Amino acid sequence: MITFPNAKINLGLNIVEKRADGYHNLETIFYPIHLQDALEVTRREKDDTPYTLHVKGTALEGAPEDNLVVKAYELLKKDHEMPPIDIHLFKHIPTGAGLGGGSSDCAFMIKLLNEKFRLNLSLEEMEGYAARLGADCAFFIRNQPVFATGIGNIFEPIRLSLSGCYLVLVKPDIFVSTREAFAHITPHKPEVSLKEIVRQPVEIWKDSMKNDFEDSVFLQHPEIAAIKDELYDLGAVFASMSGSGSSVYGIFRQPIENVDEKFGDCFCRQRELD
Ligand SMILES: C[C@](O)(CO)[C@H](O)COP(=O)(O)OP(=O)(O)OC[C@H]1O[C@@H](n2ccc(N)nc2=O)[C@H](O)[C@@H]1O
Ligand SMILES: Nc1ncnc2c1ncn2[C@@H]1O[C@H](COP(=O)(O)OP(=O)(O)OP(=O)(O)O)[C@@H](O)[C@H]1O
Repeated sequence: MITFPNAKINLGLNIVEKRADGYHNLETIFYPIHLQDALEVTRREKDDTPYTLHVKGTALEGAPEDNLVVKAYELLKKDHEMPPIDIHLFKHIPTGAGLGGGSSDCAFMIKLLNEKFRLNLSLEEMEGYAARLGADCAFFIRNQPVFATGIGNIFEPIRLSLSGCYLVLVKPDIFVSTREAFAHITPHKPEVSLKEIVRQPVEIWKDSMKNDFEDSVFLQHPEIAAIKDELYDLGAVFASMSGSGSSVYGIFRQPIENVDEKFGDCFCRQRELD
């Protein structure tokens, strides 16, 4: 069985308060985008090992047991009978990018195992398992635009469509540690709720929709700030860093010709938005 985990962007990201457990409560809008990995699971004939993991495409650090698709399998196996499996993962979503690539692979693995081995898990049960593996993971179970609070695992549906717009996504060769990015934040309540801002046309988001990570990340990596400026110079109606970075996206009303020539050797993709 094969599935295609997609990435997400954050439309606004406000870090509201630090929690006793060291995590932060935040307010953000998760928006799924058509940038995908590929994940295939087959039943392993031999029972010499519980799983094998084969990763192609963008190289990943860490041992197989650290991969979030393996963590998802091992977590479900604690409660459900499953045979040995072979896992093939093609990584296309850049890592350390603020795009939820690892989290998406994790959630799509849970959905794939549920279907393939008929575990009969509800959406809520799958969200519960996903939330135990990462703050961003639960969103990808339903994988619809949502207003998220808590650590990023409490969702309110929102009516938002960017259909007909074009997204330009640029990821420089800079790794931003999510943990470090949070350490530089002074939490605060936003003046205007993101739920109000997204009721307005995209053209007026620029002055009110903020990603609280930008100030500290841009100070440390001015090249990332320069990408956001370039996207506005190319005519973006709105541009922002996604998550804790390092990727930056611009929303355009028209597609940009030869956009990948504008950003040197950065990872650059243009997609029409749903
Ligand atoms: C910044 C976002 O990408 C916004 O979508 C997410 O909140 C990050 O989610 P994520 O990458 O899945 O984060 P995790 O891998 O769960 O956590 C990495 C580290 O980030 C910090 N972290 C993460 C999420 C959160 N709400 N508060 C935090 O303080 C914690 O130190 C945590 O150890
Ligand atoms: N399947 C996977 N794909 C990508 N990264 C993975 C995976 N499994 C574990 N990781 C680890 O998770 C870290 C974060 O990965 P990535 O940034 O793609 O995911 P994320 O944390 O969900 O996204 P974000 O960048 O929004 O925080 C990577 O540096 C990598 O070491």
